[in-house]
Amino acid sequence: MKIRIVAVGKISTILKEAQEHYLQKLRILEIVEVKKQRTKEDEGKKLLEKAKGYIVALDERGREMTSKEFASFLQKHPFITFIIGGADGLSEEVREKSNFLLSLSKFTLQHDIARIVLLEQIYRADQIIKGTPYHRD
Ligand SMILES: C[S@@+](CC[C@H](N)C(=O)[O-])C[C@H]1O[C@@H](n2cnc3c(N)ncnc32)[C@H](O)[C@@H]1O
Repeated sequence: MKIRIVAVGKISTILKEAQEHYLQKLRILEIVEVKKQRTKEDEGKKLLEKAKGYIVALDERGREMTSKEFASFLQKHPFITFIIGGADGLSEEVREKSNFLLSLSKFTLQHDIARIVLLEQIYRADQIIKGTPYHRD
């Protein structure tokens, strides 16, 4: 299983440490950052250029799932790319070209916060797959 996160811009200083924490634990994961563009349509094209394999766009209007469902979902796809929109959100083209729209909750999250929530859920899913006590329910 290989996972790529494609996002707009560098993560803010206050969240960088959290990102590093999960990157060190998840060797199966890489983050590709594209430069902020003038419009979200241009940004969408740059994000899609970096997407590979099964494409999941993060969108509060997408489908929610439990952490266990997310773990099974990850296991089904050998290469998965998660796309996170910038401050203006995702273009229609990204929504149309993605295989799946995933919601992390009904809240609108700042895009760097969405990145950290996604990282923790990927780590949690990895622990569920490995059967460690990290996830208890
Ligand atoms: C600040 S939000 C964009 C809000 C924008 N007004 C919209 O309607 O899409 C930036 C990005 O963070 C991600 N995001 C924010 N909240 C989310 C949520 N609840 N579930 C999934 N992704 C979310 C999405 O990729 C979104 O494009």
